[in-house]
Amino acid sequence: MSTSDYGRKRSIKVWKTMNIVIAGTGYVGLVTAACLADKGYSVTCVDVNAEKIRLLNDGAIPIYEPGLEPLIERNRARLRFATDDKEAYREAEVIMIAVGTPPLPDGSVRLDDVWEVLRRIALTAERDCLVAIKSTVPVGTGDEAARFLAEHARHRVRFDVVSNPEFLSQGTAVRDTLQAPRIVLGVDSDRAERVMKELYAPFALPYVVTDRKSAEMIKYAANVFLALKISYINEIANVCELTGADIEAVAEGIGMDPRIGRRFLRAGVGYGGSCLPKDANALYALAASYGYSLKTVWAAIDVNEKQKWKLIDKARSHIGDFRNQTVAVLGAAFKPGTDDVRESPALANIERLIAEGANVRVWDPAALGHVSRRFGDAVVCCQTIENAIRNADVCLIFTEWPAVLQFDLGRYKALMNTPLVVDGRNCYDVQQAAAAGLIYESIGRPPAGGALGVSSHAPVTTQGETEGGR
Ligand SMILES: NC(=O)c1ccc[n+]([C@@H]2O[C@H](COP(=O)([O-])OP(=O)(O)OC[C@H]3O[C@@H](n4cnc5c(N)ncnc54)[C@H](O)[C@@H]3O)[C@@H](O)[C@H]2O)c1
Ligand SMILES: O=c1ccn([C@@H]2O[C@H](COP(=O)(O)OP(=O)(O)O[C@H]3O[C@H](CO)[C@@H](O)[C@H](O)[C@H]3O)[C@@H](O)[C@H]2O)c(=O)[nH]1
Repeated sequence: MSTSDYGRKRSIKVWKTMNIVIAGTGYVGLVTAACLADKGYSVTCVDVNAEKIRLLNDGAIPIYEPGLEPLIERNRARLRFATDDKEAYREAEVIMIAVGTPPLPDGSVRLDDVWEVLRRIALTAERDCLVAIKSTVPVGTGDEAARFLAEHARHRVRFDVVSNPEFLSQGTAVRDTLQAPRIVLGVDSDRAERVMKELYAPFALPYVVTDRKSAEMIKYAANVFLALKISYINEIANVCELTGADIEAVAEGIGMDPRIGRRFLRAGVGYGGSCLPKDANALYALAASYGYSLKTVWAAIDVNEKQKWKLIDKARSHIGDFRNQTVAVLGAAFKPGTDDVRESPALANIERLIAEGANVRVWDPAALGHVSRRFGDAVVCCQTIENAIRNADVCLIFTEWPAVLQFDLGRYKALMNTPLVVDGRNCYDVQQAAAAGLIYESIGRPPAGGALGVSSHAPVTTQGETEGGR
């Protein structure tokens, strides 16, 4: 097996006829199905959630993901949505598992849905079949799945199990799938490698071919590296606040070093989403189950937990306590470009603000439905930024949606009771915010006109001289 090579376009005849089924029509399953259909495949998507399937069959898209709707629309003839997985699995040649693997309280993940799909495949499949696990699963799960299918197959069929982790990001999922930097294939047979390469040939992307355990570890190691990078820059931002350095300049300066890279160096209120927090905890728990303490990962998790309260802490230093204060929250989704609020720092903060007696007004262009389902009458959901900030005592920014980035700064001053804006994503230029009359706090940047403050280690300046300089 090669460790790395490039997919080549094969004859359309071969790949168009492959019978593909995807289990789970969430962010990963639906985007994968749409992209495969766009390459000419016919794909059956199965989900236990009958409402999702009904919506999809009615022409609606159950999630907000830019570019997904037109992709599904133009490939509708090649996409089938069903709840009857047995019928789908019976004749499938490739089954991709893309069901959820949510976190458990001890940091490990719940694999019930993955095992349920495997059980149903074992009972139903009537022809040789390749099972590709796209869900993020602990190292060793693919090997267990292969043993399980071999032992429990009801019919005389051969199963090949492949670990095929997914690396798409929400908000850019379609592009990430069509132009992925690599496709990781964890295989234990030449046949599995050949079928997967045939499947992905129309994408013409680089492959990393390895064993199943290494493929599973690549997924965790990649995500947790990103979590470490974010926690590191957030800690540097905290030290910038103490020393008077500017995190934006620092991130630019270190990011220009190609060994470090500019991406994932945006300081803020910490990472959220359904993956980075879950996967950092899961990798820590996995190592711990072998008696190994992953100290760097623990530190990243700990820093992230503290970072998410930064805005409330900063606001408190201006307004004291939140009782009866009107707080505008801009952004509920864990990042722009998605309606997903899983592990969003905004949600944890909204909960705390409500508990502390604040009147909370939330704006988000995609995730308000989740907010109102979660908090009901305890918050006011606003369709515009203006409505959220009108008469507010403080505005907290959690998500750098384009509408926030482009918002006229003068409107804060005009509409708020007190123009106190605490920005968790460094959306605005500090000098411009001050010029617009805002009391503006952000992450890791000195306020307009000078340093935030100096730590006890900094030299004290008197009449232009430095005492005890270093
Ligand atoms: N969301 C991402 O950006 C992303 C990216 C890469 C990897 N992942 C991983 O991919 C997996 C899926 O993530 P997601 O965000 O797409 O999840 P999701 O929760 O959006 O979707 C999972 C879907 O699986 C369905 N399902 C559950 N049990 C089923 C069964 N027995 N048969 C058929 N369908 C079933 C659910 O109803 C749901 O619609 C997770 O392991 C996640 O860690 C997610
Ligand atoms: O410089 C940065 C970059 C991101 N974030 C935050 O980190 C979180 C996660 O962002 P991102 O990684 O872009 O979103 P996800 O869609 O969760 O994607 C991650 O998780 C997926 C699921 O496993 C992987 O497939 C992707 O490769 C991986 O980037 C969000 O809250 C961001 O606001 C920062 O705070 N600073």
